[in-house]
Amino acid sequence: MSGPAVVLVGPMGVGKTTVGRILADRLGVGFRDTDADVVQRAGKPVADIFLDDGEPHFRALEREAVRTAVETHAGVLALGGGAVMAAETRALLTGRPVAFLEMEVGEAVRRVGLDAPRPLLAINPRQQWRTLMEERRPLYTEVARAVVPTGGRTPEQVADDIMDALELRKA
Ligand SMILES: Nc1ncnc2c1ncn2[C@@H]1O[C@H](COP(=O)(O)OP(=O)(O)O)[C@@H](O)[C@H]1O
Ligand SMILES: O=C(O)C1=C[C@@H](OP(=O)(O)O)[C@@H](O)[C@H](O)C1
Ligand SMILES: [Mg+2]
Repeated sequence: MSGPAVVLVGPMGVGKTTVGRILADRLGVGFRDTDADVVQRAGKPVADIFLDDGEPHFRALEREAVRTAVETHAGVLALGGGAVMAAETRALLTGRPVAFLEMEVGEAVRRVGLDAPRPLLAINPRQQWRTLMEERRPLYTEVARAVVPTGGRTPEQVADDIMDALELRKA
């Protein structure tokens, strides 16, 4: 199956973007992030899309960005944390090298806190994060070929763990 060498999924702040860049470097391939594609397409930051146009519009742009990237990008692909909520997106990920990056709520709040670019965590981040994870954990698990814990690991170590878990060194 052609398509991305690795797809990273998982909650906001787990390190998909940070680790994805490192992993792409190690593998000598390109890096792509669906959030960046959506921002470019909309011509404004994620928080402004949510505010001006609403979450459903953001999700529509995100579904399209994921479809295009899965079809055309051969390197490392990081998805936005909520992309797996779309059944269409989960179907596109079937049979692909998908890694679910995991962490605990305390770590999540330390990493992203009240980060303005993540509008879904703007109010009561700890409770919001828990609620989102309850909804999404089964979806991350459903699409994942490998589950990679990130707590207490540096982004470089996580990149290594993904390569081991997906057996990318042998590829
Ligand atoms: N393994 C890690 N340990 C500590 N901090 C991390 C780790 N991975 C990412 N971070 C930090 O957490 C924040 C969110 O990372 P980011 O890559 O934007 O996550 P995501 O794309 O999954 O939302 C950034 O400030 C980043 O530097
Ligand atoms: O989990 C989510 O619903 C979201 C995650 C964000 O991406 P990251 O997971 O890269 O932070 C971004 O797509 C948007 O703020 C919504
Ligand atoms: Mg990201």
